[in-house]
Amino acid sequence: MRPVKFVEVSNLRVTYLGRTRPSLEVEELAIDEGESVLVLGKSGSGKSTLVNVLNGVIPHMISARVEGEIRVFGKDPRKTPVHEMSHLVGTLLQDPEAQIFHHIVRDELAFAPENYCFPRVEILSRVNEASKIVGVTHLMERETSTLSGGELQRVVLGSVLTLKPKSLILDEPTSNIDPDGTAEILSLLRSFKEGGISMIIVEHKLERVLPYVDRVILVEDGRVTLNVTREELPKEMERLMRAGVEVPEVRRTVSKRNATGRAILKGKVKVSSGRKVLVDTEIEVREREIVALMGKNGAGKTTLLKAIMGILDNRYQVVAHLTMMDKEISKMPYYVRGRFISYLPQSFDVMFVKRTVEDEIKFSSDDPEQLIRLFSLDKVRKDDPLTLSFGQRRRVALASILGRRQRLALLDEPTSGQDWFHRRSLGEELQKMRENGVSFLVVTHDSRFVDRFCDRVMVMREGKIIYSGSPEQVFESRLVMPPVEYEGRK
Ligand SMILES: Nc1ncnc2c1ncn2[C@@H]1O[C@H](COP(=O)(O)OP(=O)(O)OP(=O)(O)O)[C@@H](O)[C@H]1O
Ligand SMILES: Nc1ncnc2c1ncn2[C@@H]1O[C@H](COP(=O)(O)OP(=O)(O)OP(=O)(O)O)[C@@H](O)[C@H]1O
Repeated sequence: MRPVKFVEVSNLRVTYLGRTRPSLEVEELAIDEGESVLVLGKSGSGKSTLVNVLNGVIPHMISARVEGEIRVFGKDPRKTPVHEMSHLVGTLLQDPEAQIFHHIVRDELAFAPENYCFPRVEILSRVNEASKIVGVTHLMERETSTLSGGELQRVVLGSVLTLKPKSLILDEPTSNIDPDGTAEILSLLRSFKEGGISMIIVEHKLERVLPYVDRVILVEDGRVTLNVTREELPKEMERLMRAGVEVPEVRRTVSKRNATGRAILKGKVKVSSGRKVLVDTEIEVREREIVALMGKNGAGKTTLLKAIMGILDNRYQVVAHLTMMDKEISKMPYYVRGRFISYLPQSFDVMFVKRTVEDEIKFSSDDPEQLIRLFSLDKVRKDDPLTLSFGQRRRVALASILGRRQRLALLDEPTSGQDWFHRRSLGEELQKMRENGVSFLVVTHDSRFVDRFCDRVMVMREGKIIYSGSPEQVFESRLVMPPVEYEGRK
């Protein structure tokens, strides 16, 4: 008998409900048991569609017509109940928030094994083991709604691991994770691989993940256009670059500023929740400056942005003394601050108010066409923002923020889940807007983006900004890991 493969697909065709054209067409694809495969491709190319067909999310949770043959460990995910599939394939979705069902972390982790009615001791030991693997033992009693983005991503991965699945599908597993955490996740990939777990990884950070995979697949415009072993990849680099995939590239000279302008935002912020102090820091952003706010998961970056914006709920106590262009803003309600500060939250789907991309962007901009072009949204302009790929959705949200042209924009992880092509266009756009007098405070873990486009970096640790300097200085200081190609450049 032929051994059962991890994945066998032929003549697959996926057409989302409400669309006439298929979003994915794959003639043949096979992945052996134990193999690990990296899926590359530009935003909107069909990567998530591919993995969601394999784990059954499509069509069980997202409606689409799925034609052709699909076998995952010999089973057709369309005909296999989700709870049976989840023993075969554990999935970490791109948007961790979509995968959280419980208020308390411990319950979230226990959820799957409880559903399978494992004995009590077994549940406990699985929960303990998984929480250790992903490093969340200190968060077990916390409310999931108070976790930082990176903490949330770890919890979701932990809950996937409690079922000890035969294979893993990881859609951007490191997108919200700080550089140290990314290294930890990557070493997890190594141990999964050694443990014989088959894996499909969707990830834009090609060179970081490459050591842990056997094969690389490129998806372009809904088709698999390249399927090569890791060893064969180097000769395809040109090709990948043309497809908009991030490959290590030589440094280009970009216009950076030594911002000496006057402060646009300045002051002190303290945020606590009960007795726990989450943020206690001074901050300054100058006129015409792109500042990156970096630091480990849970350092307090998002909390600081929310405090500046005035949108923390009553679980938090805020004491702030903040001026914007010498005007005290700390007592102003958020909608007044919104006149001169714009804000892109980490989870942005709640922002959408219109039914088409076009209307959404028109709603807040006087030059929607330019933004639609800039963020390559032309093909999806008539679509409902909520039906887009993750990267596309984030770009719609960004376009609607940037259309408003406030003096200061607070962007929480605008680059996560974006291919390099789109991160670069965003960087270039921010630099253009900076010339027109806008300042940016950008929370990000993306050191390549920072290296290329940011004027200054502030590093946050345990609620305090402990360092401020140029990207070069910060990388030298080793407070933040430099981009991979940085070493070779000096
Ligand atoms: N109500 C609360 N009670 C206790 N701790 C809280 C509460 N709300 C937030 N925290 C903690 O405050 C810390 C700061 O969270 P924040 O979201 O600002 O982090 P971050 O720096 O943006 O992280 P990430 O890079 O993961 O997005 C986190 O450890 C978070 O778990
Ligand atoms: N629920 C849906 N309904 C309709 N169309 C969808 C839906 N989800 C995705 N699409 C469309 O299918 C195409 C492929 O999307 P997919 O999410 O697979 O891309 P992706 O390569 O994962 O992108 P990203 O890197 O931005 O996450 C896109 O054009 C998208 O607009």
